[in-house]
Amino acid sequence: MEIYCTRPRCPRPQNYFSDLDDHGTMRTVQQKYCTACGMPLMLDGRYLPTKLLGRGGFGAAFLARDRRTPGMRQCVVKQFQPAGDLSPTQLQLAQDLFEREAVVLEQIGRQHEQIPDLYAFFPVIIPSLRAGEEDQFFYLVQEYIDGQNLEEELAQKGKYSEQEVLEILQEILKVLKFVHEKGIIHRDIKPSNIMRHRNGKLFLLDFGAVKQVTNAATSVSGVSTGIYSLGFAPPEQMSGGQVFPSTDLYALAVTTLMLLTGETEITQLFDAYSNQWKWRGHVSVSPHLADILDKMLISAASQRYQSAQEVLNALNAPQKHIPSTYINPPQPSVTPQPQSQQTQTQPQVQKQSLSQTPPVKQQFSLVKLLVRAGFSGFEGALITIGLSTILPSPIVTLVAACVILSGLIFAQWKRWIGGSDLLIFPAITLGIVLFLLRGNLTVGEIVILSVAAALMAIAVTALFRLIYKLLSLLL
Ligand SMILES: Nc1ncnc2c1ncn2[C@@H]1O[C@H](COP(=O)(O)OP(=O)(O)OP(=O)(O)O)[C@@H](O)[C@H]1O
Repeated sequence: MEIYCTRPRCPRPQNYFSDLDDHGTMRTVQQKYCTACGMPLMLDGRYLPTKLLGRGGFGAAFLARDRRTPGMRQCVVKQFQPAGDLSPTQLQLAQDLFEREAVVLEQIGRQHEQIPDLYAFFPVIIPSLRAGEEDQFFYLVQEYIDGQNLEEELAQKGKYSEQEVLEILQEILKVLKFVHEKGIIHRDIKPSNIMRHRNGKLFLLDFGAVKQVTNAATSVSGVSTGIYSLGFAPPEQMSGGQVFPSTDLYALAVTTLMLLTGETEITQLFDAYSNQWKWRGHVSVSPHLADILDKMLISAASQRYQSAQEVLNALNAPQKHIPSTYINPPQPSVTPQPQSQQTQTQPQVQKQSLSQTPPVKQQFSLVKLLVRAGFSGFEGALITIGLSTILPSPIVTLVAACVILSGLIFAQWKRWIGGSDLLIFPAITLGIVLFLLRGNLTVGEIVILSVAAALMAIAVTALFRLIYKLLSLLL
């Protein structure tokens, strides 16, 4: 059986041991050491790495076998290496933080079926390849998800349809809701961290919190590299500031854009000049989804959706188009830069209430409605009186008055007339009517008739408004 040495830069990591081909021997055999660098190969005396899955800035991931389970269960061993030369105190700090974070990961893995279970965590201290020094590594052992991550899936099948991304969004938002409610921010949402099991279930992998911890001890010495993936991280994360639930929502929106457009160099869709995502020309989706994505992608964290639940509500709400001029306010340009010194080691959730999104819809005003009804009644009466003097029959007069009045109501609804127009129009109409009647009716009589019509219009409008209110309460 081949065992993979987990020491970074091991000159010959593949080791072959024929005695391990037998499961009985594998269970009982003593520790094995790398033939090239002397690194212990059976991690914690139990986990046998068989294959390198990937290597990143913070360590590596290996496929492994657990020799203490009856079926030699497959699992993933993740290795983290604190960067830099650490003093014993800093190493101890890193270890304490790692343990604390592992406890959190264990809890969320056990409680949510779409987060891999954490099986074990342990540090390993071994003599370094540099003479007289020691290396310390941290290992997490977790459930192996047998499937493909979305980055691999995208490369294989090409762009996702709107329906496919909606399903992914709904699934991952529910996982994020759970995670955020635990006070944890993932910090590294991207297609390669969303895994689809062969049975179709999606899993959220690779919480950045532990990487943060292995890095935290080094920040004491002023060396910090930050935990984020370029293109997916919003400004607050890139500038080393606080992270929020909306930090993950931003990264999830970028992930969605990548799946929808098939654009693997996702920063190509970001216009640095206007500091906005310019993606709409690259793919056609419903305005409803487009608006939701745009709101998730706003540079200012406080103007995005504040929780995964809010996005879920928006996705499931009746479709409403949010004007894009509102959802993309200009933001100060943020240049990607290394994360600043990070002394906070716990994932942060902003506690104070964040500024709410201003309402898009104009407020309804009952007074304005009644004033407009009064104007229509008053003006309608004047027009009818005026027309009756010049038109031959009462029916023609009534039809003509209704047409003119409808035009006036339409003009009010379109806001072409309003404010002082509501006084100027009746004054002019009254002048014209007096001129046409030439003494048949006095000014007082005309005004009384018009005021009566105005009051009737107000009463009828108020009655309809009341019925509408009652019906909306009942239904
Ligand atoms: N629990 C798991 N089950 C199956 N595959 C996994 C699991 N965790 C990680 N992988 C896969 O292992 C590979 C390496 O993962 P790892 O988290 O080390 O790196 P990454 O996500 O590609 O990069 P980064 O560390 O920069 O986020 C990825 O292809 C990932 O999909």
